[in-house]
Amino acid sequence: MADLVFFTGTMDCGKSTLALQLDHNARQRGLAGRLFTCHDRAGAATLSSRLGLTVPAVEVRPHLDLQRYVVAEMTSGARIDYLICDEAQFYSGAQIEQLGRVVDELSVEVYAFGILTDFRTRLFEGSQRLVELADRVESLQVQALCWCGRRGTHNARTVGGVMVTEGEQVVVGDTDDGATLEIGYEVLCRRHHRRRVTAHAAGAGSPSPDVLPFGASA
Ligand SMILES: Nc1ncnc2c1ncn2[C@@H]1O[C@H](COP(=O)(O)OP(=O)(O)O)[C@@H](O)[C@H]1O
Ligand SMILES: Cc1cn([C@H]2C[C@H](O)[C@@H](COP(=O)(O)O)O2)c(=O)[nH]c1=O
Repeated sequence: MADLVFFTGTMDCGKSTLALQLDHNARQRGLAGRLFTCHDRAGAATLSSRLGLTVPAVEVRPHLDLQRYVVAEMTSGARIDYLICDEAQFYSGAQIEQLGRVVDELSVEVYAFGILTDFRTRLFEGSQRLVELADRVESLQVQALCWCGRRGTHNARTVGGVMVTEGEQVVVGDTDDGATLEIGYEVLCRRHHRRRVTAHAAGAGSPSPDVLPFGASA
């Protein structure tokens, strides 16, 4: 029986890398899959990992019906054993429901990857529907760390290294860009997210035992 599996974690914890590994291993065993993505940092119709691998993928645009796409492919004679769906937080709730039908009606495995919450700690629509519908939700083993050394659990949006709490929900960006570019992201522990203490604000370059436990100011 096929499953709908949601692999989730913060930004920069290895989701896209795992997506590409699962695809590679399945193809090596003769299985046939399709890759989907949405608003990847590397550009449209691209699935990229920070480890350097970039492969073509179908861009999930707002009106793409994922179930009809798979049915059309199969009807034209293509074999599809699995789907890899990266950046699934950006898919609509309806598109996640289509993925559920792909699993149940077409017996195709679906592996979805995405962050759960936005820079304001609110669930993305696609992630919420995945948590509601998935057969399994798996948290990635590799954890991004907060500057203080604790487990990073929340995605902060930064402008010049300073955390912001206003803005559009979707702004494509990277975790390296915080101090240099206009908008970037930084993974923080809940406490530092709540207090809006980024590495820049704390004057911290890298995790140090000196900053643990949390002091009164941070
Ligand atoms: N130079 C590097 N050497 C080893 N691992 C790296 C390097 N750069 C990035 N990584 C790994 O890649 C992970 C990010 O992978 P990626 O798949 O792009 O994350 P995600 O899709 O979750 O945002 C980091 O957590 C880190 O483990
Ligand atoms: C928190 C947050 C993130 N985003 C964007 C930034 C990146 O382009 C992706 C996440 O990609 P990753 O492979 O998991 O690093 O999401 C956003 O648009 N809004 C947010 O609040």
